[in-house]
Amino acid sequence: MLNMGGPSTVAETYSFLRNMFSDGDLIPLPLRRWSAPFIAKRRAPQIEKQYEIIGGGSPILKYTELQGKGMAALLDELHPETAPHKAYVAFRYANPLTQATAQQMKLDGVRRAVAFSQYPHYSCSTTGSSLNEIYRRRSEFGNIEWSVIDRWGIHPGFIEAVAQNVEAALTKFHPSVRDDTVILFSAHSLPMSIINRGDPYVMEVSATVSAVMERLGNSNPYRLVWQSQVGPSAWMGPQTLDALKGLAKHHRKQVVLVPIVFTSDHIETLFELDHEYIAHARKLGMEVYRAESLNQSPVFIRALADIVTKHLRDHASGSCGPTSVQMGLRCPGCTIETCGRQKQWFAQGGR
Ligand SMILES: C=CC1=C(C)c2cc3[nH]c(cc4nc(cc5[nH]c(cc1n2)c(C)c5CCC(=O)O)C(CCC(=O)O)=C4C)c(C)c3C=C
Ligand code: FES
Ligand SMILES: [Fe+2]
Repeated sequence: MLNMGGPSTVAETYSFLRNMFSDGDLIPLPLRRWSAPFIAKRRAPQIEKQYEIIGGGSPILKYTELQGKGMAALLDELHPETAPHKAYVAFRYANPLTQATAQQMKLDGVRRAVAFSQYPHYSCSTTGSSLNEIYRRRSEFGNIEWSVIDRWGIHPGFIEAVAQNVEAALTKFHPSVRDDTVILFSAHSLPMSIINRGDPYVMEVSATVSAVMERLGNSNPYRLVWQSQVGPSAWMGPQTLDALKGLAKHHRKQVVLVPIVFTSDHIETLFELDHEYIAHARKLGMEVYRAESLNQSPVFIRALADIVTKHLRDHASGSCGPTSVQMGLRCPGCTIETCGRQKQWFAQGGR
């Protein structure tokens, strides 16, 4: 289960940020070996405070392990041909890091693995970065046959799980205003430089939003907005907070905020949305509720198991290769040679 991870304790914040700023697939910094620790050190105190406020760390490891255990148990039932199944977690910037997971899998003698991205939507800065990291560390994993689940943003089980959480949030509004309540889907933004390279993320997040609205019978007006931009460069907009302020000006004061690109709570739902944006919106006289993150949703855990079952079946029958057709295509503007080699390597089952 591939994801970026988050600091499980406040003390882990600096190393999390340093690992993040050291990742050329996420942030191409000049003189990275020197600038990454410097920027991480400067940023750490502010981010540490945020992790303190949300309870002393990111809950992403707890939820990923819980989702993984639930998924593996369901898989033993749904696809006994490949049982027993075991979920390993490989985070890109926090423990357990890819190298630790590689060692563990080698020690356990794993021979067959599915690299299952926990980002529903593909971005070269997220899933691409995790896959590049596995590729660079391929020898540390031992002799494994690999296949990849790289994106699943319109899987019906995922859409259902999100839709149920939106419905639950809508019930908090008085029936007289419920149908006019605006559904504001909030996704982590991406620098325009990455989007303009041809990154598929924005397109795939949009497809999820359409599918959720379709499932809800297009019952409410909605928008997709973008949060958490970092630094001075241009990022995808409109920004979530600006959108809330704009809606207030237009007297659209009932809003459901829906985190749409991450499958568990993290600093950006618990701090940025809950502490900053919703608090600000309430001061503007708005009535805002946030849809729950997927966290322990049994519908979502079943969706994860269904995604893997279908992948294993298709792979065994030969109706799909080790990777999706879409994963084979590099961004038209890609200049990262590792992307090309990584895609070729996974397409051959990692051999
Ligand atoms: C799909 C989700 C995400 C994308 C795309 C993404 C791109 C991206 N992020 C940064 C920089 C930072 N992100 C930070 C935290 C963070 N990012 C995501 C998700 C995506 N990022 C999450 C869920 C989190 C929080 C992790 C947790 O709490 O568990 C941070 C650290 C916090 C901070 O310093 O503000 C940075 C930095 C870039 C540059 C980028 C695209 C290139
Ligand atoms: S940046 Fe998208 S494939 Fe390399
Ligand atoms: Fe981020």
